[in-house]
Amino acid sequence: MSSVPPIPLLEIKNVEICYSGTPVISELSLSVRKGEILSIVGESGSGKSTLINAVMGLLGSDGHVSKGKIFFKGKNLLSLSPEARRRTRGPEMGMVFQNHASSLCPIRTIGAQYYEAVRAHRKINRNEVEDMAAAIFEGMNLKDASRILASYPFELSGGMSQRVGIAMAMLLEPDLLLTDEPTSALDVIVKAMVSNELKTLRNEKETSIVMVTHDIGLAAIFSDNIAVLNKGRLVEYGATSSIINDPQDDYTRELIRAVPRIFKR
Ligand SMILES: Nc1ncnc2c1ncn2[C@@H]1O[C@H](COP(=O)(O)OP(=O)(O)OP(=O)(O)O)[C@@H](O)[C@H]1O
Repeated sequence: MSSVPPIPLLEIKNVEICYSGTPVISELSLSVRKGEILSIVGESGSGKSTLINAVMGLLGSDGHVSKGKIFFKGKNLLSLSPEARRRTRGPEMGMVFQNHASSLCPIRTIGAQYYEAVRAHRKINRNEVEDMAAAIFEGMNLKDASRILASYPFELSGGMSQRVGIAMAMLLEPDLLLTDEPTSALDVIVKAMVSNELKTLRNEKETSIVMVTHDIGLAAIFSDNIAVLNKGRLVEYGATSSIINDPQDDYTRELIRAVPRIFKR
């Protein structure tokens, strides 16, 4: 008897998403298995952020999933109460926003906010949380952990606060980590370090990661699968090697041609 494949951790089925009644995502289906890294690429306005905000339940008052289903661990998220959805955020599903600083409390230190976030989900003391944070910082080239932990968000540069945001999401060790342009404010070397740190998280904890990016070069080296969005539709979706080496869609070819230094096509 053949074994039944495990259900995907995340399964998006035939989804349409509207803002104020106008669709910006149509007929979109994809899935993410445990421990998989999926990159969602596409140009500005193609709907990448909308899609991951819909998974998180953070579309705002104008946004609405008007068709389809989003299953997480086999449960349709769209049928959960707002409270049940809120409970999934953090320990089960973490998100790193493009502008992470704006989601931190401006008048409390990074260390206090880390401790509170982790403590809300498990019994742990502040030193343990700060030690874990320092180890993650080190992997992302954030030096002087104690100074950062004692800082307020406004005291950090853009690149530092982006890494502080990634560390916050990693500390909670979610099953699924959604990241929106996680490395956009970082230079090339730090970008590589952050990508490696995220990969380590996947390798050690089997965290599934969905990364939204404009950068198909980063997607090529970082992900198992790539989904290409164009004007709210999925135009290409599959294993990274086949998308990069044998793109079927004109739009994907164009994206790949735009990074000739990496692919030398
Ligand atoms: N709150 C909103 N209200 C109305 N329309 C919105 C809202 N947020 C996004 N949109 C529209 O939805 C479409 C998809 O936007 P989205 O931000 O998801 O694209 P994106 O691919 O993430 O772009 P970028 O790479 O620039 O972040 C765009 O046409 C955008 O103008």
